[in-house]
Amino acid sequence: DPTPTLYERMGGLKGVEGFVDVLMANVAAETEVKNSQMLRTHTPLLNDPDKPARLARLRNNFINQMGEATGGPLKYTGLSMLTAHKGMMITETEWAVWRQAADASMAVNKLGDKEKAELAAILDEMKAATVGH
Ligand code: HEM
Repeated sequence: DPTPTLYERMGGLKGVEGFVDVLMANVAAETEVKNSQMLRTHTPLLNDPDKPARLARLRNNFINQMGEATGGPLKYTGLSMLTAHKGMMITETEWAVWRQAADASMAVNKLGDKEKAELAAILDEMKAATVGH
């Protein structure tokens, strides 16, 4: 039998949606705390009068991106990671806090150790295009 894809082992679309939704909730919660590390990068989004539409677009893009990267049938049609984060000058600290939010989502969604490691590797591969531009 071929090894099931990470997408399948995460529980398919529902699994990817669960990961993305908890991660986005964690990021939203972080931006509400005192001395938030991620508030700086997220202020333009949070202040947009059309924030609901913008959040919906981000969620949709993020689900498609993760659904494709984990070997599922989804297709990402959003911006490249470099273009999406250009001008934000995301710092190492902001990256680390975002990654903690991702790890926390993997735990809440009860991913296995192997699945956690594979998903973490997918995210970490995108770091160079995301941080410091
Ligand atoms: C591997 C890590 C990351 C992934 C996979 C990721 C994914 C994405 C995606 C798919 C988009 C939307 C692109 C589009 O509209 O076409 C986006 C936008 C964005 N990302 Fe990231 N991101 C990552 C890391 C970060 C980090 C570390 C921060 C800040 C701490 C951040 C902040 C943002 C912001 C503020 C936007 C813009 C949302 C908007 O303009 O509506 N991202 N990201």
